[in-house]
Amino acid sequence: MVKIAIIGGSGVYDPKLLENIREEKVKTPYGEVKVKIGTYKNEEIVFLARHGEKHSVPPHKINYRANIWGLYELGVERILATSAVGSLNEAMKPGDFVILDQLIDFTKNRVYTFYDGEGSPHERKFVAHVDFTDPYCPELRDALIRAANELGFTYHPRGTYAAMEGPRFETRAEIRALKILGADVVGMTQSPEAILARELEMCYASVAIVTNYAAGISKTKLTHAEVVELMQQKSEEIKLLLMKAVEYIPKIRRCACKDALKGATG
Ligand SMILES: O=P(O)(O)O[C@H]1O[C@H](CO)[C@@H](O)[C@H]1O
Ligand SMILES: Nc1nc2[nH]cnc2c(=O)[nH]1
Repeated sequence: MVKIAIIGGSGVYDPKLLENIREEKVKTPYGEVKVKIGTYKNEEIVFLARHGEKHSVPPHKINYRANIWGLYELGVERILATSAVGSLNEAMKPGDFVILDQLIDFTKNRVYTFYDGEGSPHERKFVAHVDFTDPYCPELRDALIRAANELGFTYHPRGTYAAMEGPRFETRAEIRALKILGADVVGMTQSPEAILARELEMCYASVAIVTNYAAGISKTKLTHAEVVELMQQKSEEIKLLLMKAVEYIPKIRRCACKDALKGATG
């Protein structure tokens, strides 16, 4: 049973952070998932490339339910994810790390739950309304914060992520509106990924890496190439941060994530 997983977003496609890597295909009610499993300091870790190893899957077409269910099948309890984001907050500059603590979901055309009642393609045929007040696991957030602190990286211990449908980037007016609504950064993948992990009572946290200023704030045209380029520049730091954070993950789960379904099913 592998308890910890890393989901690599844009620019984070291979588990070079791990050793003794093997590939596994996991069958799920939502389709098959391909993961890599390796070790770090004798700890087994699953690595999942969110967009596929060649970034062939755009954010609005990712099979989030298969991905999260697949990690659950492997026994994963703790998920650390990376997210490349645009910044709306002048204090959060390109290259900065943001340990997300909140999200606002503006996606439109995704599938957000495992609990479709009778229609569920698995044995969990109930209705569930989980609490999502705090979308990210406090214990994993603390591990990421401690790691960033110890490594001396420029980081922000909190940040609100606006999840947009994409795959286009935002308009100037959308970024103006998101700023009024209190978003700090903007991306396209935290929803439904975070809620699906919570629905399976898995701990989830994401370290956002600011790759650009958002539309209307950036002085230059937004490009995916710029996003991947900056992520590649930061790949060493991202690897160090994730591996140091793994060392700080408590062995015993004391967070509410593990009881997310209690009271949620009526
Ligand atoms: O969130 P990750 O997977 O890092 O990807 C980010 O990078 C892409 C835009 O360049 C979008 O998919 C956005 O969500
Ligand atoms: N939606 C969105 N996602 C991003 N990922 C990296 N930069 C951006 C951005 O400006 N907008």
